[in-house]
Amino acid sequence: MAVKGLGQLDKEYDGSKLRVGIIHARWNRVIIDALVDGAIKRMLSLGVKEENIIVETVPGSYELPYGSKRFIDAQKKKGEPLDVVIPIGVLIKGSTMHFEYISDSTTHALMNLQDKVHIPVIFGLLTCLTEEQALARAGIDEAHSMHNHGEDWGAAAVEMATKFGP
Ligand SMILES: O=Nc1c(NC[C@H](O)[C@H](O)[C@H](O)CO)[nH]c(=O)[nH]c1=O
Repeated sequence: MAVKGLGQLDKEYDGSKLRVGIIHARWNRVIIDALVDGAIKRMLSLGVKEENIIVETVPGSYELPYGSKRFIDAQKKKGEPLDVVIPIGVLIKGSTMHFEYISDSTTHALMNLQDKVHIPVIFGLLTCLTEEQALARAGIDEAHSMHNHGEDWGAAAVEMATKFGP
């Protein structure tokens, strides 16, 4: 068994009663779309109904924490509360420290959001040093060398919402 890599689900979860929010940044859109598609595909395979997957977008990864909070609040106000949210962003290192500051602050903000919203917030932020790394983790590099991490996030969302739901 591979030492590093994908943690398999510990059992088959039934996502048929879940309402899942995906909120994604619009930077690096080709990679984002592959990750979102992977998450949706995996959740459908675990029984989540297509009409119960609500997708929202924000300009960039830095907006994911605040956007997620407002997204969760809005769904609650509509009487369609989310059971779990998957923020998705792709940060690719540029020539400045911008990448480090957004990666670190957004990661902490998403982690801490869970204590405010009381639903799982899945960590869907790719923090990559090169575009090639990001393409590989979305499963769309030339060699298709890695699986699509969006699928992992979809599976984690169903497990966390099912196992630790209200
Ligand atoms: O800079 N690179 C990136 C980025 N910058 C924009 C930032 O998230 C935010 O939207 C703006 O600063 C406005 O607040 N956002 C990303 O998702 N990926 C990047 O690689």
